[in-house]
Amino acid sequence: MLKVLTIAGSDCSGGAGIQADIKTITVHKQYAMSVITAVTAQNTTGVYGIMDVEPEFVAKQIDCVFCDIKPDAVKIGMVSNKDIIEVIADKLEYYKAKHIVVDPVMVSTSGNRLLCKEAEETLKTRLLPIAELITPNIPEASVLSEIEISKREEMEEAGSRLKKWVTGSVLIKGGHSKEQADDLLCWNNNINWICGERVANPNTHGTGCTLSSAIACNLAEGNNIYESVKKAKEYVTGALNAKLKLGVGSGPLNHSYLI
Ligand SMILES: Nc1ncnc2c1ncn2[C@@H]1O[C@H](COP(=O)(O)OP(=O)(O)OP(=O)(O)O)[C@@H](O)[C@H]1O
Ligand SMILES: Cc1ncc(COP(=O)(O)O)c(N)n1
Repeated sequence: MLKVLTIAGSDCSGGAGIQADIKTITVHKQYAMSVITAVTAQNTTGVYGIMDVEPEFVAKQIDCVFCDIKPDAVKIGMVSNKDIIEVIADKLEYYKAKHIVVDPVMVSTSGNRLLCKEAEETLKTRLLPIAELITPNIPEASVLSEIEISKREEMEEAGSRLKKWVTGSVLIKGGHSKEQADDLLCWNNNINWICGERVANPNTHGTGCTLSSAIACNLAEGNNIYESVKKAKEYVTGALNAKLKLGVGSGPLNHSYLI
């Protein structure tokens, strides 16, 4: 059985973070492992508290995973501070982790900061370079590329700029765009639009977490970046289409549609 590790924050309401990742990996019939970087108190209406895990304890969790059940792919989500980012980068380099997908989570859908402003530079210099693929949404791609994005041409410009300084590939997710839900993939020397219907569903909590963990599963299976992203996008579209109405705010996806 293929094994996928998620390194991310816990969402007690089950829609995003570690919980979304474990559901996604399980539906992909793979074995899920988790290293928790922070415990959040949140639900469909917002994030009400964040308790970071001590960096040494993040390191200890990574050691326990890699010394025993070595993952075939790793997804990294919410990492709130510099010290946690440093230990994750050190450990993944040490263990020569394969197929690393980094979702550079900065702010939740509900508008709360999940990464401290001071840690943005460390995310850029330590985590993005070890990724096979990074998956910023439009606001994150704007911060990282320093390009204001409001239309497709600007997504392309930001993608090309990011591709120049990350070693791996770049996927700019289009969920925040006003038009289609099309994502832009810059890989090798290719730029491809991964197009998808915009599902009329306000319950999009955890779409980014779900997409990145599905990509990690597809890479673990041996698919190339393009195929991995395409299949993962289909998974997210299916989970949005299988509408679930939970909570009073922006609710979670329905992962059970394939079971
Ligand atoms: N309404 C929608 N219909 C179809 N696909 C969508 C919709 N909203 C988001 N997506 C897709 O979901 C994936 C995640 O994109 P999005 O831009 O929402 O990321 P994100 O902001 O990181 O997600 P999150 O809400 O978890 O923070 C992308 O593939 C995007 O195209
Ligand atoms: C632990 C954790 N990780 C990631 C997100 C981002 O997801 P969203 O933008 O859908 O709130 C989140 N809210 N919580």
